Amino acid sequence: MIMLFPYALSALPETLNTQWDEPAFAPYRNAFPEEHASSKEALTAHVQDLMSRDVKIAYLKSLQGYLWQSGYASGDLKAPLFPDVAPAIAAWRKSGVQIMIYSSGSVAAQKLLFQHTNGDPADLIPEISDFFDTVNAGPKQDATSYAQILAEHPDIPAEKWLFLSDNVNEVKAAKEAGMQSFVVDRPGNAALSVEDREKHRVVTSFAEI
Ligand SMILES: CSCCC(=O)C(=O)COP(=O)(O)O
Repeated sequence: MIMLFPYALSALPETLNTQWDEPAFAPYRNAFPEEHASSKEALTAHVQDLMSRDVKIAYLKSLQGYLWQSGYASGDLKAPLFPDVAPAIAAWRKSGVQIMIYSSGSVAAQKLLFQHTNGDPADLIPEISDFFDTVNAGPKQDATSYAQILAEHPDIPAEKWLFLSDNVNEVKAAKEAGMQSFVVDRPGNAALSVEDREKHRVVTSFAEI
């Protein structure tokens, strides 16, 4: 299985060599700070540095989405979902629950991901009613971002929302804005402290919700 971040890094050199001066690539290149967009080498070094530190900055997330497009289109990339995710989404939708995504990945990248999952059906876009990222909502560890999402859906009271995340700081921020929020503890995630487990509900599968 090809992973998203390595795919983006592997697609970068050819994209830069073939599209550096193309108008279609200009918005992605021009979004980078000038000193990093001055040459292919500078941009490559900056992207490698940001990705090695998993920096969730909008101009990187936008470029990643662009780089993933060809992988999804060719079938080389598929978004791997935990086996409990698609059945839970189907059950929640059946009972009238709205599903929305809030990720540091750009909205364009989110849409590609949920359109090309390893599930059956692979395309989960019809199940999802809205998408938020750091541009249209804000940073995921800021309570104001969750307030912004709530403001976009004034018909749904804050306490009716359930925000799921593997990041305790995001869970704290969502709760501060009045949402319910659980930590989803998946294999490979950062270890949770005893205090985190006391303060927040922790689930290991969507089937527990
Ligand atoms: C949905 S696009 C791929 C995920 C991504 O780029 C990312 O940074 C994940 O961030 P999240 O806030 O969803 O943990």
